[in-house]
Amino acid sequence: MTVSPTVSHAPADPESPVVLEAQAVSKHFEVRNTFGRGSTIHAVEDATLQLRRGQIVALVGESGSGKTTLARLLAHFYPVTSGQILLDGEAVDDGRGFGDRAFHSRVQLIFQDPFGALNPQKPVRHNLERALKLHHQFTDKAELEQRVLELMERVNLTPAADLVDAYPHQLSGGQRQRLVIARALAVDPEVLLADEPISMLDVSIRLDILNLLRTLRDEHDLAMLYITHDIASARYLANAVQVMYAGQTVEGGPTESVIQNPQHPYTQLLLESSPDPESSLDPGDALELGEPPNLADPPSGCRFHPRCPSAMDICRTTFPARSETSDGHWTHCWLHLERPDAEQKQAETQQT
Ligand SMILES: Nc1ncnc2c1ncn2[C@@H]1O[C@H](COP(=O)(O)OP(=O)(O)OP(=O)(O)O)[C@@H](O)[C@H]1O
Repeated sequence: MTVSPTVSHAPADPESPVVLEAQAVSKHFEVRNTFGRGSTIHAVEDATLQLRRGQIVALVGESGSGKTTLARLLAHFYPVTSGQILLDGEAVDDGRGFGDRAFHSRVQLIFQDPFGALNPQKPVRHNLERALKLHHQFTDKAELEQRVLELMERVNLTPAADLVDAYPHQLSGGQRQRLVIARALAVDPEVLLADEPISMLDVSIRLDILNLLRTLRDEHDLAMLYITHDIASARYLANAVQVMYAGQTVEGGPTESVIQNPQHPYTQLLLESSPDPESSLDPGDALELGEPPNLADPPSGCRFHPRCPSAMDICRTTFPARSETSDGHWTHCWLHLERPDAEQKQAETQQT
């Protein structure tokens, strides 16, 4: 996308309370091919992510790296294979069943395709009234109408009085995404999980939607997850960035720290291959990321090792623990850890 290269996000605030958290979660999908042969897709492996009040975390990584799956686990969309999801520090118990209304009145998920998320047969009014009535009691029709118009104003879906009777197909792409965001806000959530909310929109209106998300974060102290392939928009919007590769979270921390000083070889490759308006790199020089691994049979150890220019023996067998490289900036990489003796000696010999 073409956003202004100006970095306008606030710095990450590590003191802000954590609202929603994925703690060492994994998700494996059992699938069958057309010949009936079964396999297991290791979509997310041991991933941890924290969403803090009034902060936006951008989750970045190439296609198929598990970003949507992690967001859906956070949204209690389907059960975790292992690990847990915590809301205000309390484990969200999968045994209570999905669609738990109390949970979804606090955590809302926005998908990338606004059309698919709306009822196309019904006008804006109906789409919003339905969401409002799910979580609030209204005795007075006028009060409900007032709330619908207020929601539309909050997301700049205006003039509200004119658009309230429009059908989704009569709205522009940007207006439809505003409607989807308004519907998510109808329940007064504390957490918004936005899965590529601008990727299907015209380049000209992407910045408006990012600015809307930022205003909502600031005015309502929302904790937000922003999933994107686009580093420039992550840099524009997010307080913190977290990077996923093939289902594993490999690096995270304050946005500028991660982007200016990436620690993991995958993050370095991802940044070098992304067009950055501030970079001196010619777009023609952009690096190829290569092929991501098959998650039905992922590489052992660090899943990036087959593509990593610095891979060592231990990377092939053991996923590294998390190490903090600077304030709040962490990575899972053996280059930043003490290796077992023999490995360390071998690496030192190779360097001399
Ligand atoms: N319901 C499912 N059943 C089986 N496999 C799935 C399911 N959902 C996701 N996967 C697989 O899990 C892996 C991660 O997919 P996911 O959609 O989470 O990645 P992503 O990073 O969000 O990709 P993209 O950026 O393209 O949306 C992929 O290999 C995908 O095919």
